[in-house]
Amino acid sequence: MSATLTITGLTRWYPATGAPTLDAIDLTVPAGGCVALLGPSGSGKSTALRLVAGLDTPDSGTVLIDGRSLAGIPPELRHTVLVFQSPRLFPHLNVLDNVAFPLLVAGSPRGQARDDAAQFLDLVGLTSLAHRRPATLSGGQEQRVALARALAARPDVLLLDEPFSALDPTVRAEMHTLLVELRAAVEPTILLVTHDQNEAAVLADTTAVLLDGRIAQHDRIDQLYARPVSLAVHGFLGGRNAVAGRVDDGAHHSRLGTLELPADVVVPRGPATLVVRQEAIRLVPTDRRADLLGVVSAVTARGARALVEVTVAGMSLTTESGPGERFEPGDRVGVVLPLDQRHAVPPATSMRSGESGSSRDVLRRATT
Ligand SMILES: Nc1ncnc2c1ncn2[C@@H]1O[C@H](COP(=O)(O)OP(=O)(O)OP(=O)(O)O)[C@@H](O)[C@H]1O
Repeated sequence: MSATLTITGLTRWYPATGAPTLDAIDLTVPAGGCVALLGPSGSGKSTALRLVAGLDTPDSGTVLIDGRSLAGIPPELRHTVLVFQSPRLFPHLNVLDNVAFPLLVAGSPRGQARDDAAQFLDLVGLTSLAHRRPATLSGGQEQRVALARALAARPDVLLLDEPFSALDPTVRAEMHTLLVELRAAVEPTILLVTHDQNEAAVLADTTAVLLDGRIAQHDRIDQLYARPVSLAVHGFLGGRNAVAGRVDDGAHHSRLGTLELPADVVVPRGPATLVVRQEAIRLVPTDRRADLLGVVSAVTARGARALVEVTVAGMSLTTESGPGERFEPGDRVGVVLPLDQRHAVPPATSMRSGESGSSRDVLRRATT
């Protein structure tokens, strides 16, 4: 039942806005794959889903399913199903009949539709609630029914618009587990809209970062963290360290000194910003081998871990302490920047060489 979704040059420009909401988006979701469209509020994520579902019309560009253009095809004939943040169940139908509804609409006899629906209810673990009305369900249960109903329609492409964002963290985690199981069992093609990078990491094969109506980068989430294409992507994903400098001979040169770059980081010689994720940096005693020496300037608790600010050569780097590690302001520390975690972004997205300031200042300037 799954198919390949291909989006090319998709553009939507609402008359009231000064710039396109979506600006020539290209995106492919392979059959049976799950791609997350991750972006801040207002970046155009829901607009993209609506265009695929046929609820809105692009100004240009195409949406193809298995190579067939959906231009001019109304929503109900596209073989796509959109699941929203609110489950939108039919209140007057019980759970089983909610799930059976798309099968009846497609022409299945009632008995057959209910038998089929029962199987999808079983998949989402709600067989025992088949005869309950939606009003008697919890938010998580309602969303399970919505997923069962969506899958029962056997769509070519399942479109999920922040489906779990209204649920509390525990239920959301359960829904993530469920969706992983559903993916394994039914292999739907999924385009998932989310602003939650952890959700993208758990659910999607790859993640497309949508910034200002454009796909800034589409890759595996670990690559987005370790090898962002720009400071904007690095900052959007919560990266805190960006150090202005220059790249020359495979190394980055800045106030921190000369730091070798991994061989796969190919940046032309010239101005470039070094980026290293805070969780990739290790702090060690000063008598151990380290790349830099610094002094802890602030420690902020973050659950089991803490954010540790370290001043190095007049610059502030943010790091994360590991479980059981304790640091106090004033501690002298060695700073290890593992070679494979170092990255540099090119000048189009970085500040001018020689400018100074804390790494956070650099990020702020680069992303505003
Ligand atoms: N029908 C419309 N008419 C005019 N502007 C619109 C319309 N639909 C969306 N927009 C504008 O397009 C931009 C993107 O909206 P969209 O809902 O796609 O963003 P989003 O990334 O899904 O945001 P959120 O995460 O907050 O839901 C917003 O500035 C919004 O106001």
